[in-house]
Amino acid sequence: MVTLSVTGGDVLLPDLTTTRADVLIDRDSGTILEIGSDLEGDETLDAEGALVTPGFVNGHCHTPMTLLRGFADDKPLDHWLEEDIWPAESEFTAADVRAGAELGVLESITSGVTGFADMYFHAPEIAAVVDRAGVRALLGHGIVTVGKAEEAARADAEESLAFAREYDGAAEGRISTAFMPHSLVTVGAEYLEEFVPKARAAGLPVHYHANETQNEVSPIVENHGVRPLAYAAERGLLEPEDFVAHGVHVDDREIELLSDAGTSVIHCPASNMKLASGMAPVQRMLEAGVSIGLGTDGAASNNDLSMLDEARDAAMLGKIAADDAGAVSAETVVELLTRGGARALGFDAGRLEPGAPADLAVIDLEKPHLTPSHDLVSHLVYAATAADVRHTVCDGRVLMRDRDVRTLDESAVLDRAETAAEEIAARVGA
Ligand SMILES: CSC[C@H]1O[C@@H](n2cnc3c(O)ncnc32)[C@H](O)[C@@H]1O
Ligand SMILES: [Zn+2]
Repeated sequence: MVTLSVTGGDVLLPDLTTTRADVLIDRDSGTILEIGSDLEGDETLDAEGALVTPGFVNGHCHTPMTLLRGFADDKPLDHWLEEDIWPAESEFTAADVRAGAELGVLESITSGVTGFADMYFHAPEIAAVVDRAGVRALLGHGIVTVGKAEEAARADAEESLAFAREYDGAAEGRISTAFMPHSLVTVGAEYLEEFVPKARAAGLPVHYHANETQNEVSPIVENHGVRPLAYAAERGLLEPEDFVAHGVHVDDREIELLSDAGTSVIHCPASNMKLASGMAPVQRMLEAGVSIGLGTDGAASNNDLSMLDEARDAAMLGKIAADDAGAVSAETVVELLTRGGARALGFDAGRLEPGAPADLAVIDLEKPHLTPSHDLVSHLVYAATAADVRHTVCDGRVLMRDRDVRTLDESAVLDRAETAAEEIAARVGA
């Protein structure tokens, strides 16, 4: 057995208390062996003056959209997608998706993310990046059928199913998959009715955008006579293993449906603010027993992939939405950032204890904005930033040591992304 010891830090335990301890990891199995004093490993990672926390889980992302960061801002969702994003994405090649995914995964590792969910096209390219970079990911091919002829629409749904079947368990089990209709308004009912049972037969969860804007709710009510999540439940899209992105415009009955079904919601506060989509009723959903994780959404609507930013935004916006400074507390947000996201994605991670996957981030506390250290949970949510992440470990492997990413060549990734993004902008005539 080869071991790694993360030494001298304050370790964030599952009950959200911290203790000064070492974390001993079995690198072969990728799990935590012990948390305690004076634990020597074959290799050491210095956590003096730092907080050792479970790795952050980004529950909803489109990593290749890093290539469109700053490409189109300050528009609402429909206009942004239809006028700017979809025309640009229609120019993406498989190599572009790979370059964007490399950039997104690089940024994720540098900000302490050890696991994420991704919906995009050319998904095998993203899987290749995840495999190489050493992170954990739940991946899927996003389906859009509106505006397509039947043959092309069915091919898109078939591709989502085929990708999910083929890649589930890839990268030594670090990749899992889901069937991913883009949303309840961009995929026709006939395709959901035909393909969701096939996904279930393959044992796959389903992930989709739901109730993000009011413009997504009204057409379903008008055409089907029920609100979106009732429509989803009627078509078998609200199961305990499923997770929906956004969940902004949900009424009390839909919150009850989510809670009863055990379907998770991935709250994306930055994207919801930037696109002015609205404020998700996070505190009400939590009180109703809905399982919640956090997500950045794509870098073009955020505009970064830092989950620490997302945590701060979730706490701040949760209070405004509830008109209550006590709502969506720091403790609650840390749960969403780690365990909540892991639960939503079916990862057995998000906690530091013996037997758990060794997915963790080490946050440097010796910084002016993290001094004094009254409350490290408070610091994690309200004061820490991505730049404070010192090391990132996933599955027992050191992905970043002292801010040096070991699994990706940072300058080559930046060069490839810059070139790909310039060429896309030129092709689209921007
Ligand atoms: C078909 S692959 C995924 C698809 O989703 C688009 N997208 C990015 N951000 C959002 C969002 O906030 N709501 C809905 N769709 C979004 C992305 O551009 C891809 O085309
Ligand atoms: Zn999204």
